[in-house]
Amino acid sequence: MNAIQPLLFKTDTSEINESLFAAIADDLYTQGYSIRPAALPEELSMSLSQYQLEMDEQRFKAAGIGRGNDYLKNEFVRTDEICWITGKSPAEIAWLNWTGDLQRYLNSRLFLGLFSFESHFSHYAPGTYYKRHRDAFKGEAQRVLSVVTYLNSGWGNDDGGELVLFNDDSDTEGTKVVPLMGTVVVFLSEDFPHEVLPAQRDRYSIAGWYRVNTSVAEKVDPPR
Ligand SMILES: O=C(O)CCC(=O)C(=O)O
Ligand SMILES: [Fe+2]
Repeated sequence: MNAIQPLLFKTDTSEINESLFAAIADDLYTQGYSIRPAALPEELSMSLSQYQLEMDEQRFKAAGIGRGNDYLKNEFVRTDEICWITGKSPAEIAWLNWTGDLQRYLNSRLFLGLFSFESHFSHYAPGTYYKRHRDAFKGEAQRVLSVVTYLNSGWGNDDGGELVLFNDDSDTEGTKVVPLMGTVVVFLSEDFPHEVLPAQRDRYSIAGWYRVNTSVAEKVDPPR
């Protein structure tokens, strides 16, 4: 059953978002990343969390005792399970609206030229991880800005699963982020290596990327 109505999201949160977006823009300008606890509107976090849990349950049932078909094969680097967000539910639509607002705000403040956005739910089962990586590589203009948000209510000191954001390749310590409900992390995709430490319990999140328009003569990106 899907109890979430689109009307739920019509409340005017634009002022709240505006000060949050301003803080994110300032962080990006000064340090290239932003870590903001309790940033995603609570209503939105709760409905995304509920939606992901329901979806997970259905896929788990469908897969019998095994894992779903789209369980990632590259187990050396990452062992999470993902599901792309396409706008197929009110919760997904509300998320795309929020990330769209952030995109417009950052474009107007920082002239980033963010053109499109893609994102997926991730589920890290106990013992799973995502080893140190970058989301984009210099010279391959694609993912410009990474956005992550977490959908876990409560997270203990021993639960693991922290995101560790490193300043550069020589940084071995990094900054740890606890994957608590509503925390939003935004960073320049090319600049910050990062990893997800092994989680000791189910860890739910959304990872997304803003891209610039990569049109070249033989390949034209669709206009918005
Ligand atoms: O879930 C996270 O904290 C980060 C995930 C990540 O790095 C990715 O999906 O590229
Ligand atoms: Fe990543």
